[in-house]
Amino acid sequence: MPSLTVGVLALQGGVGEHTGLLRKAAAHLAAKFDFTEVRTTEQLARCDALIIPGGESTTMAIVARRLGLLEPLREFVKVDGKPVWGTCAGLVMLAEEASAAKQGGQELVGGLDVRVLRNRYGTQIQSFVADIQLPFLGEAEKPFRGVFIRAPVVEEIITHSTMGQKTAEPVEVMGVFRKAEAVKGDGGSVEDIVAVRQRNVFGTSFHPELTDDIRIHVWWLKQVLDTARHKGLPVVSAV
Ligand SMILES: NC(=O)CC[C@H](N)C(=O)O
Repeated sequence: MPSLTVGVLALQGGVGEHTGLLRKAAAHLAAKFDFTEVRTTEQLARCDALIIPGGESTTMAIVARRLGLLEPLREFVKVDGKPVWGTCAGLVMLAEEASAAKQGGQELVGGLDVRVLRNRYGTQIQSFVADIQLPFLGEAEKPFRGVFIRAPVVEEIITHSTMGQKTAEPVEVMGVFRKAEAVKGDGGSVEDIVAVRQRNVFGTSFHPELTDDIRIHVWWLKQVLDTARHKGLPVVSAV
């Protein structure tokens, strides 16, 4: 019997780090998963869920276009409605709109009715780590160490319809970063949206895969399992 297949888009960026944490997270769950790197449409078609890692969204889009993966990715997210999680550049890819995009524009996969602002906190050397409270992990849980590297934030939730009927499901804010506590001298808004979910699509500005904290990976794999059970897919128990 097949186990659930979870892919990590492996065109560029932090691929191995995600696969590593996924394996550790899966050891805490009572179901069997296969984790696989995705570079082709055939590999994508075998996946029940997908992570789009951090890296560089403009590069990722160019490579995805060359490999003929952009349309299949859009279908995976918007038509098949399979669970997808984007971290950092992955969040940019999953946004319907991006500001501070590459000159001449950049292609996106879309799926989240949000506009992201790329490189919200500046360049690579302005990277930082800050504690963020993520209520979906449990109110009593300790904060998550958010690793922000040229990170985007959600600057606006788009309320006009970009996806026809499907916009009926709202964008949920899953995490905010209160900069006043950690980033001094920043003239922007005090709270930035750094984690969102809409339907099957989840995105984070920061990089959980660059920590050894498996909590978000465990949480997301549970969402993948719930979706699979809901769709009637066979879920194989871990022995
Ligand atoms: N660490 C990252 O993934 C950075 C994302 C980058 N700023 C982009 O737009 O793609």
